[in-house]
Amino acid sequence: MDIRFEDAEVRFAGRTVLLPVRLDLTERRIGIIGLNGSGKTTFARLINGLVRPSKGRILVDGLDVTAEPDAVRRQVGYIFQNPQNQIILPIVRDDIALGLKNSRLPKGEIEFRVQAMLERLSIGELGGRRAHELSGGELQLAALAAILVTEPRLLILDEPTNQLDLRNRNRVLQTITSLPQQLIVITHDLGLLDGFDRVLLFDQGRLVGDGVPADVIAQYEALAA
Ligand SMILES: Nc1ncnc2c1ncn2[C@@H]1O[C@H](COP(=O)(O)OP(=O)(O)OP(=O)(O)O)[C@@H](O)[C@H]1O
Repeated sequence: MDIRFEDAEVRFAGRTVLLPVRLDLTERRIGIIGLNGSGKTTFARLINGLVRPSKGRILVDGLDVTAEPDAVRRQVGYIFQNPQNQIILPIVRDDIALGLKNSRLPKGEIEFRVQAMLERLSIGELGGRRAHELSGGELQLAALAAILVTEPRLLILDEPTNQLDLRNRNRVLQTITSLPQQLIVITHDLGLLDGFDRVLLFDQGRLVGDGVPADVIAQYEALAA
């Protein structure tokens, strides 16, 4: 997809948290890095209308996100930093199936796809569990399953490994590496960005770096020192 930022700027309560950004994102693997509070999540949330620009606009394949948020969200999956906010139904399997309810697929096919997704993430045993009883990492994997099952064309992952142990972190890494769709990944886990096409670096609400991972990570390390 072609994600175009046309001088998009965000202010919260009179404070500018994202200075005007003008850029085009078309690569398959895009990373976003920067210190805490630098504006990464705000920038990513503009892409599916979770945050509205105070000035400028964002176009996703030509659709203005502010004017047509539903059309954009049908194609863009977003996994939150805190997936507690993302799970709606009490039982994990039902919550994952929810995303397919409007797909008009037969019930059996929905159940099959949900189970296949759970197994793909090696969390088959979580299907029957109560979401509010899951650990932070289990919840993160369930939220990933709930979005992946809808097969979005673009997937935005906000710190997808921040609560995962090493085994699950590596599973998520393998899963996202094998996904055919376009990905935007916000992360402090810089190893996730190996092989990415493009990395953006934010600092105090400003886009200060944009290039291949090695260069932008080096810039980030210098900035953080
Ligand atoms: N809804 C809001 N109202 C007011 N201020 C906000 C809001 N959302 C974010 N901010 C502020 O905007 C700035 C950027 O926040 P953002 O969440 O985009 O940072 P981030 O780079 O994703 O940080 P982290 O790495 O800690 O997740 C922060 O100073 C934050 O406090």
